[in-house]
Amino acid sequence: MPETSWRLFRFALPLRISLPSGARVRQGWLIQIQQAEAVGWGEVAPLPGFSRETLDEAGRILQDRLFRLTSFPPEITWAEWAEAVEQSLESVPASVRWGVELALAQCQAARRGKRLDTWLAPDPLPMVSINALIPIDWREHPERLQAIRAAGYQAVKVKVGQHAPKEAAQDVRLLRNLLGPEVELRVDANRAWSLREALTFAEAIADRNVAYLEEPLRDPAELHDFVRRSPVPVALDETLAEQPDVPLHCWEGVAAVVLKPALIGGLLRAWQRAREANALGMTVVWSAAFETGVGTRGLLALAAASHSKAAAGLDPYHWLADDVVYPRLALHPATRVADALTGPWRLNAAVLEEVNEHA
Ligand SMILES: O=C(O)CCC(=O)C1=CC=C[C@@H](O)[C@@H]1C(=O)O
Ligand SMILES: [Mg+2]
Repeated sequence: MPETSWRLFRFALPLRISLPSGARVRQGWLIQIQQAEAVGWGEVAPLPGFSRETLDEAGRILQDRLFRLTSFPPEITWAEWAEAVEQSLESVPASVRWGVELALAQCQAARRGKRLDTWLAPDPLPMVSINALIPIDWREHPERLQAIRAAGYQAVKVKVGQHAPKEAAQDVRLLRNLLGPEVELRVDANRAWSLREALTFAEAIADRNVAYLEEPLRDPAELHDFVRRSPVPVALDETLAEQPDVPLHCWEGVAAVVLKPALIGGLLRAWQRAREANALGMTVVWSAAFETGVGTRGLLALAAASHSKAAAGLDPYHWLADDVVYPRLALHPATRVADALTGPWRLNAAVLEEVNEHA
């Protein structure tokens, strides 16, 4: 069994655009795990306002778990590996599972001479498309919308929950006109509205060809009712983090699931969700919780391996003004996976503080 060694860093990255919480710095923990010659990277960065665990709590649990890491024989199958890792990380918060599982999975893939995507699937997609996330203040910054259009994104997502339903519907109608009929338009209300408000909104945009509406309801107990009555397809996001054990077949009529491994229980849980959704014919949308290049590359690998043709929500990466490793990830509206996942990378010492080393 090869020795496992690891390094742990704390990072703080400046942002170009504020997080939903208003923060202008993205903070988290970067881990590097080495087993034999193989190296894996992961990040643990709870998202304020969305994660249940804080940065310090996650850091404490992470350090404790790093000291207990085991390595697995390189010849074991993905299923055997997944079961062992799952057990070893039981009851660990989502962001910690995401980071540790990602680093371990990359190590295991590398020991078999593969990348994460090619280890997860024999025939991953070579290209993954990305949707642009429109900043909340797009009306005051038309140049940002202009830049999204000029870059050639085929799918965009806009937040609407900060407005009353009628005003939000006006926004969506205006955006549809500005974007033209071809671009896929997704909307996200982040649980802002009552059932009545959400239905008012959905009816007002029903003829605008919106791909889906994410999480409209303040009271998630009414979501089944909304799904039955809404003229616009519905996607789950927060619900998946809140109800990790409810099988997706209980959500009949839901069109899409937005999978954020950092919030819904880690890489393995998210991978299971993707398989479940594929089997039910629900659209799988991989999405970021404002990860650095390390986590975003992990998401790209998962999107490719799950064969999801839906544009992945990885645009938050562009909101970071710097990254934990260089070279920076080059994300395009259609990104070639092999280019994005092929290193080598070097640490960006300017944004990292080494916390602990164990060899
Ligand atoms: O899904 C995307 O296109 C990008 C990610 C994204 O929109 C979000 C990430 C994390 C928290 C929220 O701000 C938001 C969401 O609710 O989906
Ligand atoms: Mg959402």
